[in-house]
Amino acid sequence: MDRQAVEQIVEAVGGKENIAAATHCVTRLRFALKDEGKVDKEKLENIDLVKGSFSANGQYQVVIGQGLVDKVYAEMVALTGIGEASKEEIKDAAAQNLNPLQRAIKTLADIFIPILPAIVTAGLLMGINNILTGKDIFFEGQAFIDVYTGWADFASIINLIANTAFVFLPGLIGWSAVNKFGGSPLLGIVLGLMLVHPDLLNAWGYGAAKEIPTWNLFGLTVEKVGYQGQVLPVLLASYVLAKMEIFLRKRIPDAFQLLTVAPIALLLTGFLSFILIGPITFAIGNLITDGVVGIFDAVPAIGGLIYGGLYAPLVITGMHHTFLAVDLQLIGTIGGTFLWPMVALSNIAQGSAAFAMMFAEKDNEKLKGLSLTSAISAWLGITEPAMFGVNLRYKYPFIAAIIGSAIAGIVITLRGVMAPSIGVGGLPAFLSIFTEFWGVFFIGMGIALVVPFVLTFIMAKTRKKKEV
Ligand SMILES: OC[C@H]1O[C@H](O[C@H]2O[C@H](CO)[C@@H](O)[C@H](O)[C@H]2O)[C@H](O)[C@@H](O)[C@@H]1O
Repeated sequence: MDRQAVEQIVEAVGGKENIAAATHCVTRLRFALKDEGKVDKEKLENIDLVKGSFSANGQYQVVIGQGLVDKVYAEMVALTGIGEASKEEIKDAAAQNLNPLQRAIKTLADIFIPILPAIVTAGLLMGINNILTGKDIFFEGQAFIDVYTGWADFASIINLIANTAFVFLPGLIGWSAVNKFGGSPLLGIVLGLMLVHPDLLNAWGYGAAKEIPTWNLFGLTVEKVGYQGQVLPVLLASYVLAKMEIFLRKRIPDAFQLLTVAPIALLLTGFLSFILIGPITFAIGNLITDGVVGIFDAVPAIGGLIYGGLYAPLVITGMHHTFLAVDLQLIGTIGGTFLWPMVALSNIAQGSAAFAMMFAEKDNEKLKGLSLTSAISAWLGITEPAMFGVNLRYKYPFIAAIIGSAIAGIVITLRGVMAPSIGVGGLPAFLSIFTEFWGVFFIGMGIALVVPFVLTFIMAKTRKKKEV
C-alpha cells in the first residue's frame, strides 16, 4: 500500500482535523467532513489511487476501486486514528445533511446492501440450475437433465441451495433492518423467520388455497398466512421491534433486561405483525408491485428507456441499492424481476464506453491502463472505476453509455425479459436470466457492448478534429 498516497488523500480532503468520520463501501471511501469547502478536488483527483470524487447524500465520496479501497481505508485508519466505530458515526453524521425522503431512501439502501452477497450468490447458483434444467440449451426440445437423468438430483440440490436466501428472505431482511434501526440483529432474524414459519399457509400458495386457515383471538379472526417473498411486512415489523427494544432497554433495570426485553418486544411485535402490520403492508406491497408492473406493461419502451438510461446516474448517487427492495418484491410476487436485467446491461454499457477510451486516447498511457481495468470491472458488475475514473471525467463516454444502455433497456423490456433472481451484473448476468429470454438478452448485451463503444469512439474523434 502506497502510504504516501494515502497521506495525500487525507491532506486533500482538508486534513485529519476536517474528517468527522470515515467509512468505505465496495469501491469508495466515504467521508463525513466538517467542512467540504476545504477539499482540494484537483489535488485529490491527481493522486494515482483516486479514480474520482464527489459529494452526495451528505458524504464526500472518493472512488478508489474494488479490493483496493479496503486497504486504503485500513492504512488511513492507522494513519489518522479514525476508529472502526466511525462506520456508524459517519452514517449518522452524514444523515444530518439529508431531508426525510433522502434519509428514507438511504435507510432502505443501507438495509439491502448487507444482504446483497447472499442474493447475488443465489442468482448465480440459479443460473447453474437454469443451464442444467433449461430446454433447448444443449439439446433440441430437451433439458440437460432430461438426457442425462443422473444429473437431475444434482441440479435439484443446487436449486435448493440457491433459493434458500429467497425462501427465508424475511429472515435476512429482519437481521439487517433491526440492526440498522438500532435493535438486536438476532431478534430481527427470529422475527423474519417467524413470518415464514412452516405452520403458516405459504404465501406462494395463497391464491390456489381452497381454504385460508385462521386464528380466532377472542372473536378477532386473523389469517394464518406467511409472508414469503414480501419485503414491506418484515421492514415495518423490524422497525417496530427495534424501537420497542430500545424503549424497553432504557426503562428496565439491567438485572431484569435478559428476562424481559426480548420476550416482551418479540411477543408484542409478533402479535402486531400478524394482526396489523402484515395484512396492511402486504396490501400496500401488492399495490406498489401492481403499479410498477402496470407501468411496464402499459408503456414498456418508456419504462426501459427511463430505467435503462437513468440507472447509471443513480449509481453516482450511491442510492441504486434502494431498488433492490423493488426487485425482491417483484421476485416474491410475480416470480421474477424485469428491472435487474437492465442493471446488468447498464454495467456492460459503462464498461464498453470506458473500453473505447483505450483506443480513442491511445497516447494517454495512464488512461489506457485505467480504461482496460475499469472496463473489465464494469463488465463484471462493478462500474464505479469506469464511471468515475474514465467516463465522467470525459463526460461523452458517460453519455454514450447511457444511450446504449437505454436502447438495450427498451429492447429487452419490450420482450419482457425477466430474471428469477438478482445475479452478478455485467457479462455473467445472462446466467441469471430465465433461459427462454437468453436470445433477446444476448441482443441487449450486444447493443450495450457495441453502441457505447462506437458512439464514444466517434465522439472522441469528432472532438479531436474540432480541436485541430
Ligand atoms: O455500487 C457497487 C455496484 O452496485 C451495483 O452492482 C451490484 O449490485 C447488483 C445488484 O443490484 C449486482 O448485480 C452486481 O453484481 C453488484 O456488483 C451496480 O449495478 C454497479 O453499477 C455498482 O458498481
